[in-house]
Amino acid sequence: MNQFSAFQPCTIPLPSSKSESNRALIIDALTEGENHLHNLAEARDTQTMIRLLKENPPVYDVLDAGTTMRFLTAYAAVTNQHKVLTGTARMCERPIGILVDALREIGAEIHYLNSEGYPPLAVHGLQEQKSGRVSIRGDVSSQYISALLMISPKLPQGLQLELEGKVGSKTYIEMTIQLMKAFGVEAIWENNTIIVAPQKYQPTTFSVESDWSGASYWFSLVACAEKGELFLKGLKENSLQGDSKIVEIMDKLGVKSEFNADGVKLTKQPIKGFEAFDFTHCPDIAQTVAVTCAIVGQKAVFTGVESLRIKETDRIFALQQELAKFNADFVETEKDVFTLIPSVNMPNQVRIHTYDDHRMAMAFMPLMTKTRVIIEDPEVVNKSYPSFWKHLEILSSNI
Ligand SMILES: O=C(O)C1=C[C@@H](OP(=O)(O)O)[C@@H](O)[C@H](O)C1
Ligand SMILES: C=C(OP(=O)(O)O)C(=O)O
Repeated sequence: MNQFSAFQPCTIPLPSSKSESNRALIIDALTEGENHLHNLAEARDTQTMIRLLKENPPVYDVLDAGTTMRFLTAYAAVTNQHKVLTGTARMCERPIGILVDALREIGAEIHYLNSEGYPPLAVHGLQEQKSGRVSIRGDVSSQYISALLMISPKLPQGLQLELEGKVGSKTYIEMTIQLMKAFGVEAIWENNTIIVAPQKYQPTTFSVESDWSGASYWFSLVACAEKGELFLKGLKENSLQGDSKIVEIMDKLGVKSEFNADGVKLTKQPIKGFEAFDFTHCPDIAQTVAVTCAIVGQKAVFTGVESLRIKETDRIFALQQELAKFNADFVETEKDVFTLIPSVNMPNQVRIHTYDDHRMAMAFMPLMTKTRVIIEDPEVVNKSYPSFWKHLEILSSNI
C-alpha cells in the first residue's frame, strides 16, 4: 500500500494567512497608536515583513515575497523614506512597473537600479501629492492595487483609483478593503472606481485567520486517498480569503466539508465531476486542483491562469513538466485555456522538481497516496507554510 493512501482521522493545526498578516503589518506601521495583532503567520514572507519594518534597514531585501515587495514599495514612498528594494533573482524578474508608474503619478520619486519595470529599485519618498486620481491596469497583479489602497488614507488628498480592463485576484482587493475597515478606514468600491478619503487608521485588536491556501493541500490529500478524514483547525466558512473556494471545488472532486466553530471536517464522498473552473480570483489554488484532477482521473478545463506565469516560477511550465512525470498533461487547447488530462499510468516512483516554488512542493504531496514520491528541496515550503512537513508527520503516525 502507498504511504497516505489510507489514514485514520486526525487534526491538522494549519498556519495563519500570510496575505492577511502582511496587510495587518503594513496597516499597523501606518497606525498612530498601538494595535494588538494576534496569530501573525510563521511564513517567511511575513517574518521578512516583520523584520524589515522593525529593523528599518536602508535596503529592504524581501527575498521571494511578492506582497512584501509591493506593499513595502508603497509604504516607503508614503512614509517619505529613502530605501532600496530588492529580492531574489526571481523577484527581480517579477514586474512592478505598474505600481511604480502609479506611485510616480501620485508624486513619489522612484528609480530603477537595473531593468526598467523590475526590482531592484530606489524609492526617494513622496514630498508632495501631485495627483489624487490614478488609473491602473488590473490584469497583472492585484498586489499593486492593494499596496496603493493601504497607503491612500495617509495621502493628503486621499486617492481615487480607476481600475482599467479585466481585474484579476479581486478577492485579494476585497481582503485589503476589509482589513482597512477592521482598522477603521472606509474605502468605497463602485464599478471600476475605488475611493479612499484621507483618514486615520484606528488602533485595534486583530486576529489573523488560518490560511485557506495552505488548507487546500489537505483537501487534495483527502480527495486522492482511498480512505481518510481530516479536521482542519481555525478555518472560517465566511473567510476574507478567496482561496476558500476550494470547498466548492473539492465538493465536486470527492471531499465533503462540515464546518463547526473550531474549523472544518473533511470526509470522502463520491466524485460529482468537475468540468471547468476559472481561477482568475483564486490563482494560488490552481496547482492544487490540477494535481488533484490528475490523480483522481478527472479531465477538466482551467481558465484564468495567466498570472501563474509571473509568480514564484512560471507555474504553467512547472506544472506541465512535473505532471508529465506521471503521464498527466496540462495542454493549452486554446489561447489561455488549459485542459488537464489525468494520469493513465502511474510509475513506481516520481521525483518532483519544485522550481523555488512552495506551491509546487505542497501541491504534489498528495501524489504520495498513489506512488513513491521524492520532493526536491522540501524546505521551499517555508515561504508560506514552514510546518507543512511536520503536519504531514501527524498523519504518518495515524496510518
Ligand atoms: O495580495 C495578496 O496577498 C496576494 C495576491 C495574489 O497575487 P496577484 O494579485 O499577483 O495574483 C496571490 O497570488 C498572492 O499569493 C497573494
Ligand atoms: C504568488 C504567491 O505569493 P507572492 O506573489 O506574494 O510572492 C503565492 O504565495 O503563491
